[in-house]
Amino acid sequence: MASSFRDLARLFNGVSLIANEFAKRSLPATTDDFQTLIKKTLLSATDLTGLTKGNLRQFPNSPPSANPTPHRADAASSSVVFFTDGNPSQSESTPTTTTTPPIINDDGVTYSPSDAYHRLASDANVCAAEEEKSEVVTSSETVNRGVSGEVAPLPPLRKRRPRERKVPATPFSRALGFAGLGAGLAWGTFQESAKRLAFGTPISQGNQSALSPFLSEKNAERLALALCRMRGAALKIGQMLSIQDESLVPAPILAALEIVRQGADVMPKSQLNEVLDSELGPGWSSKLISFDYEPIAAASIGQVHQAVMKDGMQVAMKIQYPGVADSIDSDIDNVKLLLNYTNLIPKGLYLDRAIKVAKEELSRECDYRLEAANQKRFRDLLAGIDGFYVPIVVDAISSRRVLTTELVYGITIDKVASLNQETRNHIGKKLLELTLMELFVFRFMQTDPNWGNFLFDEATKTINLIDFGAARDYPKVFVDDYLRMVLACANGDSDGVIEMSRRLGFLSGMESDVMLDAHVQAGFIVGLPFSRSGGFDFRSNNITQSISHLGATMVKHRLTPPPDEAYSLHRKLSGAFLACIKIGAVVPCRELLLEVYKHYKFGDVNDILSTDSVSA
Ligand SMILES: Nc1ncnc2c1ncn2[C@@H]1O[C@H](COP(=O)(O)OP(=O)(O)OP(=O)(O)O)[C@@H](O)[C@H]1O
Repeated sequence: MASSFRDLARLFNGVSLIANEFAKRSLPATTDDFQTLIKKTLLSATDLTGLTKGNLRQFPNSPPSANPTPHRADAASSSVVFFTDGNPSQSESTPTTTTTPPIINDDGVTYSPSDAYHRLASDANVCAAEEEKSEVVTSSETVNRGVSGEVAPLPPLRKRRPRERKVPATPFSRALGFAGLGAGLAWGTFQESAKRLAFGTPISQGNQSALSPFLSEKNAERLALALCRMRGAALKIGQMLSIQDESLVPAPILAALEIVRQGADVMPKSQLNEVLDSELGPGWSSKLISFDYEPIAAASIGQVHQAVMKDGMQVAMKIQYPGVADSIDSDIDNVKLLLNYTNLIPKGLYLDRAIKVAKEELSRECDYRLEAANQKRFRDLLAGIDGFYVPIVVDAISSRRVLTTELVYGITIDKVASLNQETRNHIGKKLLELTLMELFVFRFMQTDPNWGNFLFDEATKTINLIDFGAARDYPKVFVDDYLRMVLACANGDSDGVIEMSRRLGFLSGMESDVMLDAHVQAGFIVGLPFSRSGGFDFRSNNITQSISHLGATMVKHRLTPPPDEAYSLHRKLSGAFLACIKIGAVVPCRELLLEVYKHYKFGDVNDILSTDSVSA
């Protein structure tokens, strides 16, 4: 009980700190236009704390990001605008004059109800308005997410109705959003604590977050919905957490985080046009035949629209939400403030170091010119390699905040569980082959393992690869020793694991025996898929669960944070393993590793290594 109150006190402290920060940021604005400020404050506060729900979007099928079926560029789709010499043609769906009174949405944007894009107040939406009371709906559909590959009834999948909400684009409105979130979480924690006081604490799964009243199911949902409204760096972090395994993150929390993986809120047309005009110039449409205002995906830092170019090429235009690039630092600082005051983060996680790396990575991701360069580089590297395709970058319609690429199709990795075992084995093998190739052959890796970034085209058995915002080079010396470490892990060579871990900076050399033992055991578990020939069955071993038990010891006894290279690399490697677990693949991992090793040229061949299994 005392600890619950301590948690609460910390949380309230955190909220007041954020409020303080927010007050500091809002000061210059107060002198400008007090009235506008008050109006905006009220709008943002009510919207971001979830008191208003934004506008419910009407999608013809499922939410846009569930599965990219970006083939709606037909005249029947009312959201498609056709251009004639750069001007919208008669058939497009711009707002028309109407006698119906205009509607003002939660963002303060006025629009006509006859505007097809904003058909939110129409009669058909009466029932939607009723459903609007609940932002998250529970789907009763049976989904196959198990590792066994069999279709099994699971707890109902929680889906979020796509909403249209203006992106909070100023530091002021974003800080306000975090303050609102903090207050909401504090209230949720209070409610959960009171519930536990009355009915007792639910049985924990031996997991810290399950024990905390802060991360109750309700609070997790509150957090997920706020992230979808805020978008930007905070949402990206939520999405990274959402691809964890059930054994690491408690199932109810994971279910709530699934919401953030389904996609963010959609920005209104007016805000979208502002970004397009300022990035590409007002004549941007002259290069297009058509543009679909209904996004095919609303991701963390931008939303993606389908368009057709003058030469007939179908393209995906990723358009960045305004303000997210400039608020990475403050967003992450605010998330950190919230986390600090929940007391959920153990010291050994070296959160500050992880945050520094995350800020650098996200800043790079917000520059789409870098992403375009990464994508072209991968296109060259993978040209001629069977089973992969990287779409073309269209420079003429790209900028720092808009990226246009050839449209590709396919099933996202998390949806391939319904395909037959042979196909799933093929996909698992290709994913691991790609991961090993990126690290040990190209020394250049796309480090965002989001399942939506791999689109499997069943007809051609090709994996279409998208999203190269997070990609980095790895130094040769690092990769040399990393390969030796992987081999030592695969061969059960504890001396090799320790030696390589010291050289790579995972260990300081002063660790206790408890720590060394946990570290080596964790290495062996990760090395398990590579330990035996003949195919590793990812359905039969719960690698992530075994690691999580050791993780607690390592976090407690760790003396040094992992090297900077490790954050993105381990995210990618665990993403590849999790994908194989998710689809239940059997993959000849050892054969793939030995094939890479056979052709690998170590840079420091004269280096004396003390153990056999890691020598060149
Ligand atoms: N070339 C393309 N062809 C088809 N669909 C695409 C293409 N590019 C993007 N998409 C769709 O848009 C979604 C988001 O794109 P992308 O992953 O590049 O954005 P992001 O901002 O990096 O997303 P996130 O932060 O969620 O990783 C993809 O998951 C996919 O559904």
